Amino acid sequence: METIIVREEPPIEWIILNRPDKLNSINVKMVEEIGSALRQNINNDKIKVIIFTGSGKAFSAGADISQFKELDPVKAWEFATKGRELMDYIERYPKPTIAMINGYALGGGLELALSCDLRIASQNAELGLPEINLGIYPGFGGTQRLVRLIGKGRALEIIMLGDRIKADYAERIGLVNRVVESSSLEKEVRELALKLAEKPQTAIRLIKTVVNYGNDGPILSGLTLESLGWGIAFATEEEKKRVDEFLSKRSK
Ligand SMILES: C=C(C)C(=O)SCCNC(=O)CCNC(=O)[C@H](O)C(C)(C)COP(=O)(O)OP(=O)(O)OC[C@H]1O[C@@H](n2cnc3c(N)ncnc32)[C@H](O)[C@@H]1OP(=O)(O)O
Repeated sequence: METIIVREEPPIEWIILNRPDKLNSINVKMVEEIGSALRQNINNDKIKVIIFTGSGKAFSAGADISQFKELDPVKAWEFATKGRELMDYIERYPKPTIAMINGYALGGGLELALSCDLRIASQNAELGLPEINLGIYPGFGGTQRLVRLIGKGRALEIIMLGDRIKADYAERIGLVNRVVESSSLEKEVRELALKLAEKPQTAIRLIKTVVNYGNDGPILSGLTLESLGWGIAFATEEEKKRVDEFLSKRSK
């Protein structure tokens, strides 16, 4: 891989964006390589959680602006589609995903983090969607995912002003799940990943499916999907084992 480092540390797979001298900005090659790393382990049961992070001082400063000069409107559309489809794939990936935000998470970098299930930021992280300052707007799903995550008013403020926000404020508005000291970021994220890896994996996968596919349409469709998935969880050995364990402890 040219633009990322993939570190398999079962049950964790680390995907480390690795263009530190360009603040891990996302070019076409990186989009392709992240997609291929994810496809590679989709059926590998030893890998239970994916952690995205960046090398150096940034998570990612967004799409690679140096490629923008070559883009005519059709190529720009194609580039945005390619990036956005990767984010869609990450969001719907059957294993839990965590963005370990170790520094700047801007533009497409924040959009990548928004596609993950959980976002943990270091205290010195700065987040934002600064595309407006280039005369454009977020193109990897940010206009949709940010609104759904933190609500329209705050999302519009972030997208229209393009300011960078500090990690503590990001936590207050629900943009990140948690902020931790920079020195303990990796340790805390690893612990969180290991905790997720201990959970029943089919139920985790069902949760992701029901939450991701159930929230975009009419509520009755989402609720129906919830019931269906709930029923399917009863087909798993994990459910039988864990319910038996719970009941047998109490009948003693
Ligand atoms: C999905 C979409 C549409 C998008 O993401 S559009 C892009 C949105 N992102 C941005 O606008 C952020 C652009 N970057 C910045 O504003 C500044 O780099 C920051 C993040 C504030 C950091 O500033 P500094 O610490 O002063 O670092 P700076 O010197 O700017 O960056 C270091 C290197 O990374 C490069 N770099 C930073 N962000 C980049 C980006 N998004 N694309 C390409 N190169 C980038 C920068 O050009 C410089 O390279 P070089 O040393 O060869 O000149």
